[in-house]
Amino acid sequence: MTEELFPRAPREVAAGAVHLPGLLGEARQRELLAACRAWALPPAGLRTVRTRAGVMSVRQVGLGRHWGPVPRCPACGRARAEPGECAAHAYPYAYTRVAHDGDGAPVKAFPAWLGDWAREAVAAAARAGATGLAAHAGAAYDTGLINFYDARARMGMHQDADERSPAPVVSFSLGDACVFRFGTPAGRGRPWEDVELRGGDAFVFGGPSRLAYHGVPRTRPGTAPPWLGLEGRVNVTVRVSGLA
Ligand SMILES: O=C(O)CCC(=O)C(=O)O
Ligand SMILES: [Fe+2]
Repeated sequence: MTEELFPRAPREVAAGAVHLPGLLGEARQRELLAACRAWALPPAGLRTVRTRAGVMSVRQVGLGRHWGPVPRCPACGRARAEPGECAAHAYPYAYTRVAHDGDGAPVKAFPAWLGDWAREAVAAAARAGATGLAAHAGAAYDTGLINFYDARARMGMHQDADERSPAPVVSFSLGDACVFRFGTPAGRGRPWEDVELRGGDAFVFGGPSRLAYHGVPRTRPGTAPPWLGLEGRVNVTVRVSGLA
């Protein structure tokens, strides 16, 4: 029994950033995990990502669009010596329709139901009184990034800045709980708040927090509910790429 003294209610962590505990019930958690397992299979399946900071400990797969370091600068077309490096331009990552830093296969389709779930989360966050989200209730979500965390995986502080759309990012968590560190758009340092995300939780960030730095300094291995049958943590972020 884990009856809590204080129920976890929706909460605006920063302007436009809302934690929605337990938005997904058991049935939806099972459904999303089963879908993630199918999406992780090749072609264009789960892969290890190399960023400027090194090899990510989280493994990732994209839906609708694929995100990753591009071998040519999307701004000037120049080839890069190293993935993610361009002498002239600051944006070494891009969304494409093929797994350009994986097996090169076309990405799997972004399912309409996942867009519905994301809009539902944005509506719940707007109802909770969040700043700047109501205008995005009908956002045309087209991209999903699925991250698989084993017990040692982490994600460093970063901005989700490669989308060409101000639509909020919606994140759904499955399995192990984690510490989700949510900062400000000003930089990767403090101030930040550490929020515990558990399986079934959603987190929406848009409005003034759309470009806030955030990361996952640790997960809590072994906290996934036994009925889910998942060892580790899965996070699904839903976005509007803004690309044709
Ligand atoms: O795993 C999480 O909760 C965050 C994932 C994230 O920030 C991202 O995919 O950009
Ligand atoms: Fe992110």
